[in-house]
Amino acid sequence: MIEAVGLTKRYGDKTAVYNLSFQVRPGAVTGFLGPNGSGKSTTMRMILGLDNPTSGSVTIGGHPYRQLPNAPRQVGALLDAKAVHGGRSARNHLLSLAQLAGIPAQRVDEVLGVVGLQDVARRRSKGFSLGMGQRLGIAAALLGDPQVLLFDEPVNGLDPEGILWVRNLMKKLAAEGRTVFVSSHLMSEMALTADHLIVIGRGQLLADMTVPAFISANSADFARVRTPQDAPEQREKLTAALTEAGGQVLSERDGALRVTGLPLPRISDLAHGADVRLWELSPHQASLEEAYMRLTQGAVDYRSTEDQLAGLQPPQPAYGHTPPPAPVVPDVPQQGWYAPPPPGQNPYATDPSAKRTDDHPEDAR
Ligand SMILES: Nc1ncnc2c1ncn2[C@@H]1O[C@H](COP(=O)(O)OP(=O)(O)OP(=O)(O)O)[C@@H](O)[C@H]1O
Repeated sequence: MIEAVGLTKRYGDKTAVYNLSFQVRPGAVTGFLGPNGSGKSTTMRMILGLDNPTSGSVTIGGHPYRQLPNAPRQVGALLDAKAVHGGRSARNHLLSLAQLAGIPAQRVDEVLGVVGLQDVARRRSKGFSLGMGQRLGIAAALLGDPQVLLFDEPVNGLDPEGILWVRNLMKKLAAEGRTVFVSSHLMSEMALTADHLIVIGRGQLLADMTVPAFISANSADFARVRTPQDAPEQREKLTAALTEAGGQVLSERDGALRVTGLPLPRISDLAHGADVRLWELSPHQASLEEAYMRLTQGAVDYRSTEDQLAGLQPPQPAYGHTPPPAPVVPDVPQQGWYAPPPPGQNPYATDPSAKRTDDHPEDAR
């Protein structure tokens, strides 16, 4: 297990990590997420004893990394895949690491096979593609057959086959009871790989929970409703009925209505009562990406200027019709495409299994 307690790192005036406390448990893949510059690499470097905390501590199995006996056999890491002597062959690079850690040469050939580099093992790594470099870095992490593994952006530069391979490898390592801590900016990939998430923003802890709990806590489900395109008055009637019943209605780019605050059967009944035909009534479940954007939108240092609200507008009245009551825009701290009503105010978010806790898979065992 990795345990950080009050971990803080300052570089001069810059606080990269502040008062971070978390545990990374064995038997699960724990995703480490955060916007650019939020302190993920700094935290990983402190876990690996490559940087000293300004205050606080971080231990692996109860010991700081530098006090671990034969650390390379207990902890493996991929931090920077480019940190390889390019003049050496992949095999010689791994052999030199193995010799330093007292690992037999036979293990080098084993890990070359695991990562699929056996055919290019004697080629100089200088000519390796980004993906081959990542595989070599992963081989180095696996060399000591360690119980604890850290991967900083392991799928960087990998093709779809490589990404699938890394996903399955992470899951397999965790299923073997190892501690797997992996950072990534690819939310869709994290949603498929991670069991648990630790999310930081500007060096501070934002969330520490399972993936389903994270999505549930940081998003609100909504209903997508579509009326016949050739009958705009139906859409207006429905908007008025839904709003009057306490729903919040916004218009999506394709003309569908996004409804929060009312369960699906109620929307159906209201449409029926208003004599409105429905072409679509479907539940929308938030993705990890949406939940992540919602949580971190206040903690992003570098942001594009694109208007995230552009695709979501209050419904416009059709020409020649009485305008319906003004739609209620959800009252959220910062509105945006990813900003549904605040957690707790969403009548759909009632899944009791999605606990907002720092629950870990092994707690359930
Ligand atoms: N050696 C250093 N000296 C000064 N500032 C640093 C140093 N290392 C990191 N920082 C700063 O600390 C902050 C956190 O950086 P870090 O690289 O840990 O973030 P990150 O979450 O890994 O970012 P990314 O996702 O872009 O890799 C940044 O503002 C960075 O500029």
